[in-house]
Amino acid sequence: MKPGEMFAHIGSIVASLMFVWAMFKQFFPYQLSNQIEKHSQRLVTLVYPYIQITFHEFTGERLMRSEAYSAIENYLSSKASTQAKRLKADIGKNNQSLVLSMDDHEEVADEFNGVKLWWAYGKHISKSQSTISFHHPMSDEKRYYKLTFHKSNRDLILGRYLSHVLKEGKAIKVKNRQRKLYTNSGAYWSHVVFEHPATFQTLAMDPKEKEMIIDDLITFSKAGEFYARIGRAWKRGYLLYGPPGTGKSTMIAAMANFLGYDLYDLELTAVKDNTELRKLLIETSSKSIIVIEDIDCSLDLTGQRRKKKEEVEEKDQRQKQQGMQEREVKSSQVTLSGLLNFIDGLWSACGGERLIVFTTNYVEKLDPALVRKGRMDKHIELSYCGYEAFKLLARNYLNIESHNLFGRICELLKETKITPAEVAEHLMPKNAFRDADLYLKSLIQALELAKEDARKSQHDPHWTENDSEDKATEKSTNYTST
Ligand SMILES: Nc1ncnc2c1ncn2[C@@H]1O[C@H](COP(=O)(O)OP(=O)(O)OP(=O)(O)O)[C@@H](O)[C@H]1O
Repeated sequence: MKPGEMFAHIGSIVASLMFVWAMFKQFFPYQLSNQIEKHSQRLVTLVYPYIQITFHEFTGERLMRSEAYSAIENYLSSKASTQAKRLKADIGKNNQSLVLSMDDHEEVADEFNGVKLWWAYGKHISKSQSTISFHHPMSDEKRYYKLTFHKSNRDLILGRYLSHVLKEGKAIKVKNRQRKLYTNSGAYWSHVVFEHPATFQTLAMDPKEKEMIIDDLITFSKAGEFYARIGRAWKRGYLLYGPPGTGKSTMIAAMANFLGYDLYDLELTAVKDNTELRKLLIETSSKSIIVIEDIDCSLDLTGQRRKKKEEVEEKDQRQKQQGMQEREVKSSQVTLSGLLNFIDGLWSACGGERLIVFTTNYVEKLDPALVRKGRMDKHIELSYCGYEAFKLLARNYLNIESHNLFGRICELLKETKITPAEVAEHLMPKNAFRDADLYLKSLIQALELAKEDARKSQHDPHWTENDSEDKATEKSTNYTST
């Protein structure tokens, strides 16, 4: 017999004795019955020195699912899979893994600070069929977890152990939940399931820099108590900058996957004004990353500051004359100060951990007020592909650690600017034959071509200026037209 079962057995014997005593108590003189009660209590604690706590699945008048119950369920799931002989299995909310839990009347042991305790899972079947719960289809089944521990450990278990169980259980729940990608149309969020496969392992960048970012994220995600102690909102701002195709969006997806956060992709050009912006941001949930991509294109936040009202009106007028609908030409009235007010002030009122990430291809064009240190806590540059980043891409795309063409590629990468996206394009399998030679040679060709272009542009600086300007305009037009 397992310890929990044994103690439950003793418990029911003691309960029966108490019942018999209650019946016969009236036949004893008061003084005597008082003495008997006192000593029997001592005896009970001697015979059964264990305490039991029951956590029911549904609580309160409205039979809401108990948060403690679901945290315990998550907490025990890993212990159940290693200890219990009878398990129940279900598909997790992330649709990717099986979640195991104890079957009826199973028991698992746990240990905390050297103290042993037992968890049992059970259910009562209610005799009355009239109990109707709108929250649970099997309304007459009342499930519960029962915790048994020695009375000498009462303080430890009721204090530190239970809060450890709840904290761990909630963390497991967050990890296993189905994560969401929110996008806004106007002032409303809609969402789809977020299943981007990017991870820090697949992100090609300088390994030391990557390690620093991972450390920073870990520190942030564990710093809840610290932020509470210093009286600051649990938030962190990142500015990711670098040329197109260097992996800014990929890094954001990797961050979300690493932390297990939801993503809010905020399209600022679709937000009418600061009031709508505030509404959207307040609606974001804890454990999320709010992303504003291409901040330089989304708002007129550039070094030249906001365009004068007349200029905007003039532009709108021009567009109207060209036959466009008023709805289409209306510019967003979200202002830099509206955005900064939220980052600095209002956000502090929303509890929970949030990251806000801005991306830009042109960091030098941003208003200094936005990129000031303290406002954006971390500036991360994503740059052209270096040799280490290339090796990671080759490992991921071609499954090779080394090759005799690596030397040449290393040399060319030092002399040429090529984005990881372009490198990835050359390594992407084009047919069934994964001949590394072929892909690496195509990359070398592209690098040599880029080197030649760079050499030409050095002799003709005018050409470069026009070219980069064209690219910049193209980017900005693309963004506003979407
Ligand atoms: N550092 C990288 N590591 C791995 N893959 C990358 C990296 N950079 C780019 N890629 C690949 O190139 C594609 C485009 O990259 P991504 O959209 O992340 O770049 P970006 O910097 O956000 O570009 P943009 O500024 O145009 O939005 C990605 O789908 C990814 O496959």
